[in-house]
Amino acid sequence: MYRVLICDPLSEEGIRPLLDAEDVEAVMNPSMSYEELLKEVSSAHAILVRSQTQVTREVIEHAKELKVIGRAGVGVDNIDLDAATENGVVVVNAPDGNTISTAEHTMAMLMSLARNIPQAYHQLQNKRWERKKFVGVELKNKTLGIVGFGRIGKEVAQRAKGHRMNVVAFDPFLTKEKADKSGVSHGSLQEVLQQADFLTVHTPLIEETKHLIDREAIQLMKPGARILNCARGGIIEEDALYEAIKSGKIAGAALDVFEEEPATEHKLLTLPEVIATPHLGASTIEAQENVATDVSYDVMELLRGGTVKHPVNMPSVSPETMEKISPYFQLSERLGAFLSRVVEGALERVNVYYSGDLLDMDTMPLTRIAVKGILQRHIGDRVNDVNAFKTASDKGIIINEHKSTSTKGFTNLVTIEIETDEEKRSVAGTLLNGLGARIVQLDQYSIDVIPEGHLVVIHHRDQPGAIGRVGNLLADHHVNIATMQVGRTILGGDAVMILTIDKEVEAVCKDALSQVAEINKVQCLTL
Ligand SMILES: NC(=O)c1ccc[n+]([C@@H]2O[C@H](COP(=O)([O-])OP(=O)(O)OC[C@H]3O[C@@H](n4cnc5c(N)ncnc54)[C@H](O)[C@@H]3O)[C@@H](O)[C@H]2O)c1
Ligand SMILES: O=C(O)CC[C@@H](O)C(=O)O
Repeated sequence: MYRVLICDPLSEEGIRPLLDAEDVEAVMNPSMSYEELLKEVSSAHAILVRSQTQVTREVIEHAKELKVIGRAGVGVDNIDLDAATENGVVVVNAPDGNTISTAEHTMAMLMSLARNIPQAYHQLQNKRWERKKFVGVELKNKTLGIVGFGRIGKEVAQRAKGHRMNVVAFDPFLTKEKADKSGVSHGSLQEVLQQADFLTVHTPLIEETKHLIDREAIQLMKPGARILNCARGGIIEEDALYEAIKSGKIAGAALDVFEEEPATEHKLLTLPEVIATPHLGASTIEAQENVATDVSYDVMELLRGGTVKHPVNMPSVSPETMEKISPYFQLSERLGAFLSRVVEGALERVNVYYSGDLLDMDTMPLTRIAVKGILQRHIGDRVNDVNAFKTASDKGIIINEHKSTSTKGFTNLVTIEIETDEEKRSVAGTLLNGLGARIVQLDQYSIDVIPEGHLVVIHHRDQPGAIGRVGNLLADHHVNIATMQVGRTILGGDAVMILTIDKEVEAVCKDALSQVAEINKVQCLTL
């Protein structure tokens, strides 16, 4: 008998097959406190949640029988994925079921924002017949800027076009060609910010999107523009939004999500220009039924040893293959992560080449892990080695694996090449016996870099003094250099400098480096 805890309110209709299953004992408590959860979880085989319940490391470590955590929805930011993976607990989600509801909610917020509907209704409730105060704006011919053109972003675009809005979108995976196919304009983040009368964000909340819309970004927007967030609190910097509305730069905002939820006392809610809902994007009968059905199907499949449709963290390599290739896992993932952070433009194609000792091995799992490393920059923990290929193909990215006889003198070599709509870049790495992973080539430059920690990649002209100026500038900003590698092909030509440093480089230091005469480009990343 499998003991399944249902911790958040889930559609009973959707989970009916699970409730009726003879091999399941369901414990339903939609408002389970954290303390109750810690107690109940000790004998549970599965937990089902929405976004409310925090499945922390402590919860997972208390759950000695736990096999699976089911998230009825998309975002898995309320689940400690590392702890789940470390403890062999599979996390499954339901990424498709609430797309339409959330897109429709965004449109409802867009229209309410344009026409001040919540504010006017509130006045009427207070017996005030105000008409002058609530003059709105039309949507027709206005520009909707969409940041994050995934499932929900695309659905919002279609609906906005129905209102005869101009739609301009930015997504790291959106090429001009794909944008044309969807009937929207393609822009950089800066262009989207500059053109939008209404800006809506539909990205996950990951390191790269945290405060993506900050003071600087808002500064680029048109005076009187309006902002919507029906994705995740934290993508828009709340203090910056508050100040921008107070100053009149931004005319209003519609928020379904907040950095900390529940958010009943939030200062943004004191502004009459702000309309808000308590994280209701997915709260429709249909969406709740869809996500509950999808997630309970996967949970039951997993408990009974079947195949799941939406794994978030499940390892997928057989023990035999694992033994041979596991030493290369970290190398492949780090090479992918490194290259994805230095390449510019929207990803179109990934080629992975294996040579030397890797020629005779089943390297597909390594390619999957490399692709995961590449996609994680923009997708976060929702991409894993199980769904990496599917995620790439959903985004129209072509993945190819090749075996090559060119080892460049190394006993094993993994080379990843990325083509975007702007450039083609490559990185190669090897596993040195007893010394671990090394990056040995970036594009045409030979180097020797450990792919971990904080890195600074500088493209510069090979001229006397360039290295010294970088060292001095980093010292001025109290950044200690651990290692430095310089690669060049001809004396006095283009060169690359890769530094490993002891702490993250702040924006002001990066700007100062970019201004050094010999330097063309500075990229800072953490692996
Ligand atoms: N309000 C709600 O109740 C509710 C309901 C469902 C989903 N959501 C949230 O909505 C968001 C989008 O969900 P989805 O199903 O469309 O996800 P998705 O994965 O289909 O799309 C997200 C898109 O964001 C893009 N992206 C990543 N980093 C970016 C960046 N720096 N700039 C621009 N784009 C970037 C990705 O490439 C991807 O295409 C998620 O945060 C999800 O948790 C909220
Ligand atoms: O459970 C909910 O209602 C929110 C779900 C939503 O935020 C998601 O990420 O799927």
